[in-house]
Order: sequence, then structure tokens, then C-alpha cells
Amino acid sequence: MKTLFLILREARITKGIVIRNLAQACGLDPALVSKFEKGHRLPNEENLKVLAKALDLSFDELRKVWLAERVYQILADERDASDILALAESRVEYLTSKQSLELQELGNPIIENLQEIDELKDKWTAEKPLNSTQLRKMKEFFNIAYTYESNRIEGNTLTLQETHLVVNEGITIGGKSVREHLEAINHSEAIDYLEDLVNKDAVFNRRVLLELHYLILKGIDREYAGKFRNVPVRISGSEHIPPQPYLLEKLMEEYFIHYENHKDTMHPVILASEMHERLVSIHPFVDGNGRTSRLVMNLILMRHGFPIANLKGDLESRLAYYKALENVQVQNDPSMFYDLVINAVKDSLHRHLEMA
Ligand SMILES: Nc1ncnc2c1ncn2[C@@H]1O[C@H](COP(=O)(O)OP(=O)(O)OP(=O)(O)O)[C@@H](O)[C@H]1O
Repeated sequence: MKTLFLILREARITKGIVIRNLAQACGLDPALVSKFEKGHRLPNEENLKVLAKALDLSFDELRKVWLAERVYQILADERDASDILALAESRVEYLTSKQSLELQELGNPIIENLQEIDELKDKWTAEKPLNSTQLRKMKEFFNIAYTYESNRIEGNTLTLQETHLVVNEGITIGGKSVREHLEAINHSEAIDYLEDLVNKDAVFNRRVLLELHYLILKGIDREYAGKFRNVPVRISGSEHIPPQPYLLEKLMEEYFIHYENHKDTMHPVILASEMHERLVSIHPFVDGNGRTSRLVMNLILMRHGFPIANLKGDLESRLAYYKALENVQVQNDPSMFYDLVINAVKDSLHRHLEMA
């Protein structure tokens, strides 16, 4: 790659201008221009603008080389220059994707869907309070279905009926592993914890997130339950590469700031989708990222008076879920993921209204 100094010098010589005339055209001291061309001084941005104009060079392209030169000057004497660059690169990638996500306006179909959801939710709120037996039965039904589907996404092979027997009756299923049993019980306990949090009007913060993750991996992964990862991870079958472990503290801090900044202004269904997507994309845990993120989504929905939204675990639904996530991560297009969550929320509201 050509250095800035060489580009400036070559452009001037090609145009057949002497340094004195170029300096005059730019309103600069000839000695200074000479220093730029020898690489003894770096122009400032204003200098660069006038030089680009006088030499018929694209300012945008020149500025890129100039910025690269500045980065080089900062890092030239650093022993860990490559690590620092990799770190900066991941930060920039994350910020650009985050910005584009925030800047996007919601399209009309999404807004219409949200209005429909608001109407359904009003109807659901009007049904409350439900009689306690009815409430208990509904909870049992929907919570088991949620545990079954969320664990099914992750590969758990217990059927809906088996999940019910394990969680509600304490029965063990022949031929199924201890881990699968624990996953069902743990997930069901995590839903109870969500309800607790909502009843106490507790804030959603780092402690709550780690607690949820702990409940999911309790008795399954001693080393990592309730802890952020300290190793790199990959998501199989995905182009998206989660950030390196040393970025996690900062990213998770931003994650909660983002939540605090938007929790009272964004539509809850969009906020819940976004906090779900952000978390699985950061992938802060070695395992259990999907289940924990789906719990976070439901915590946010429940705090706003919505019933649990259940993303299905059959193959077709799972593929659509992965594709929607990939669309946000690779193309910065969250619309498919919003749609997916919107449909799950709508479906849940319809079912709850039917049962009530
Ligand atoms: N591009 C992607 N393609 C597929 N999955 C992705 C992608 N980005 C993030 N994910 C998330 O990664 C999750 C898998 O991560 P992990 O195995 O840690 O979670 P899990 O809870 O153990 O399993 P699962 O989420 O499958 O239930 C997926 O469920 C999904 O939520």
C-alpha cells in the first residue's frame, strides 16, 4: 500500500507543479508541504482537504490513507500492535452494526402488527384477574410448552408429554440422559424465577442475567454456570463470529446501558427482540446462550404485561430463527427477526385469550 507522502508527491509531480506553487495554491508554507512529502510531518485534516483539491485527488480516499497513517504512527512502537488492531476492529464492527440497527426505522407492516398486538394485549389485560385455578392451569400449560420448545431448539429430545412428567410429576424417563432431565427442570425453575422478578418489579441487570444463566446450567456445567466465557466461541453453521472474550465486559456494559436508555421508550416487543438478538450475537456464555436470551426476551415481555412468547423448536422454525439472526448479524436487517418475535407474541396472546 502506498504511503500518504508518496501519494502526495507523485500527484504533484504528475501534474507538473513545483512545491512552491502547490503551497501557494493551498495557502500553506512551502517548507511545510515539503515536510509532508518527505514524511517528516503529517498534515492535519484541513491541510489534507486543500491538498486533495489542488492535486485533484479524492478527499475521501486520501483521508482513508491519512487515517491509516495515523493509526500506524500510534502503533508503530507497540509490541502488541496486532492484538490492539484486532481489538479495535471488533469494536468498530460491533458499533457499526449496532448503529445501523438503531438507526433503522420500523416499516409500516411492523408498525401495523405492533398496533394489532397492542389491541390484543388490551383485551388480555381486561381478562385479568383470572380465577386462581384457571391461572395455575394456564401457567402450567404454557410454561411446559415453553420449556419443551426452548430446550428442543437446543437439541433436547424430551417430548412435550415427557417434559410435563419430568417437571410436574418428578418422573424419570427411561432412555433419556440425566442432562436432558436437568435441562427440563432447570428451565422450568428459570421461568419461576422470571415470574418472581416480575412480581418484585426487579430491574434487569447483569446480576439477573448471570442468575438466569446459572439456573439454566445448574448441575450441568459447574465451571461456566452463571459466568461469562473466557474463551473464544463459534456458532456452528453461522457466518457470524462472536466477539473475543476480552471484549465481553465492555460489550455487556453497553448492552445494559442500551437497555436502560430504551426500556421506557421502545415498543416492548421490539425491545424484547433486540435484547434477545444482541445477547445471542455477543454470545457471552460458553453454552446456554440461546435459552438464556429467550428467557431475557420473555422477562422483558412479561414486565410489560405480555404472556410468554414461545419460539418453536421444530426444524423449519429453527431454521427460520437462525436465518433471521444471521440477517441481523450479516446484513444489519432486523425486520425478519422482529417479524418472528411479533408472530410468536401474537400467537401467544391469541392462545391465552382463547383459554381465558
Ligand atoms: N447466526 C446464528 N445462527 C444460529 N444461531 C445463532 C446465530 N446467532 C446466534 N445464535 C444463537 O445461538 C444459539 C446457540 O447457542 P448456545 O448453544 O450457546 O445456546 P443453547 O441455549 O445452549 O442452545 P440453543 O440456543 O440452541 O437452545 C441459538 O439458539 C441462537 O439463539
